[in-house]
Amino acid sequence: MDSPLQSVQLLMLLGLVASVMTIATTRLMRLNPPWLPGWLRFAWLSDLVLSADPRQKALGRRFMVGVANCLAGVLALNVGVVHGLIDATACLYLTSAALVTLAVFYALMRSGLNQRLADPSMVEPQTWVIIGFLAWGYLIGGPGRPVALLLLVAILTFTMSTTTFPQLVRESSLAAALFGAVMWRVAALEGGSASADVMQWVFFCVLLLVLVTLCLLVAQMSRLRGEAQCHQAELNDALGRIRELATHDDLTGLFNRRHMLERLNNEKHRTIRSGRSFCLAMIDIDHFKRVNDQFGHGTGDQVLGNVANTISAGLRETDVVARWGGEEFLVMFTDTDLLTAERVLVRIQQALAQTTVAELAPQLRVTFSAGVTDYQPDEMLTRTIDRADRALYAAKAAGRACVLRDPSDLRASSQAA
Ligand SMILES: Nc1nc2c(ncn2[C@@H]2O[C@H](COP(=O)(O)OP(=O)(O)OP(=O)(O)O)[C@@H](O)[C@H]2O)c(=O)[nH]1
Repeated sequence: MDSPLQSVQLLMLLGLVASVMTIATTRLMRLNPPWLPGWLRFAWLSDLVLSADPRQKALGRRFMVGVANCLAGVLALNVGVVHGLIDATACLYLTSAALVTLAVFYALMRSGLNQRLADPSMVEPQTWVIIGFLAWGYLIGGPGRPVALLLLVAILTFTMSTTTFPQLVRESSLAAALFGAVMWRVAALEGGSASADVMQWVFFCVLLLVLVTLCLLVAQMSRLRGEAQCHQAELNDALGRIRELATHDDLTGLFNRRHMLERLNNEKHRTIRSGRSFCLAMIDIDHFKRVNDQFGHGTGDQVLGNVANTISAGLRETDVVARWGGEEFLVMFTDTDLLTAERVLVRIQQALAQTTVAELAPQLRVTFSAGVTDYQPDEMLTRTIDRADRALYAAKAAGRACVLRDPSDLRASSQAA
């Protein structure tokens, strides 16, 4: 055993220990057990060896499994050399080539250059290279050749969870071609004896069987993955629809009463923290029964939708409007004083006067009455809503198409219309 070879073997051993330690420590860090002292969670080591970026770290962890696999194969060869079973020079070439290749992949990964590639995980090129080295190892591996076959199956099985069927077919084809060639060469090198031929044929047929089985398994996994993704998409759609139904009114698309109460509660708590208040306005379309009676419920529905749109369009993004009842809407003006809320409502009334609210009755115009009030610190929301409701009734009583404050409001009541 010459000394450069000894150094390479020592390096191999250190490399293997380092990669196993890295996998173990990054795994430990992922589990992040609360009982482990902070300095022992190895976050710093995994940041140093892989990357601080979680996406790169995940790729690095997968890469380290490949590294460990590759180093195990190279180590096995070097053990064979130590015991005089494998040609030392051939092993040195393979070991050096494998180390350089691993270093190149590691440099790509650690520098982040892999992110510029179409597939930043580089799984396919790595697998191709590993298959090449394993075939090379098989060629020079002497009695330890089956180790290369075992490692080949291990690496292909490891990539199964992420690989696609076409990818695995490509990798399997490469493996079959390279191993077929080296097996043929090994049979020739071993003197072309009948038993050597038979053994290589047996190995090759078993390898083909394993590769086909893996491909079938991946095809099945891909199908299951596709079905699971489909179900997930359907579930997400259904969830979105349920959320929409739970929070929105079907006819107008505005928030429904339940969701509005939630928003009001949130705003109430925000008000307590920030000290800034909000206003509420109860809006009711005037003489809406007449619209229904005269034009039918279909047109009535259309009018409701168009009034809802006009109100929404006239509000700020931070304001919230909901369909409170049949032809009633509740508006929450956040961080707004009474006077401003009244002005906004009057502006919306003016916009509505210009709006065609029913396609079949283009001349039809509707008006609304509104009662407005502001939230008083610490009061129950129902009280604020009641005040807005009372103000609405006052507006109806005052002849409709106007905006009024709650009559019991001691502050000056101003009719903004
Ligand atoms: N088309 C339609 N009509 C509705 C809907 N919800 C409630 N209404 C109708 O709205 C009308 C409300 O009538 P009233 O409560 O008498 O009020 P109004 O006719 O608007 O009179 P004032 O409010 O006093 O100006 C009723 O005819 C309800 O049937 C709905 O979703 N679609």
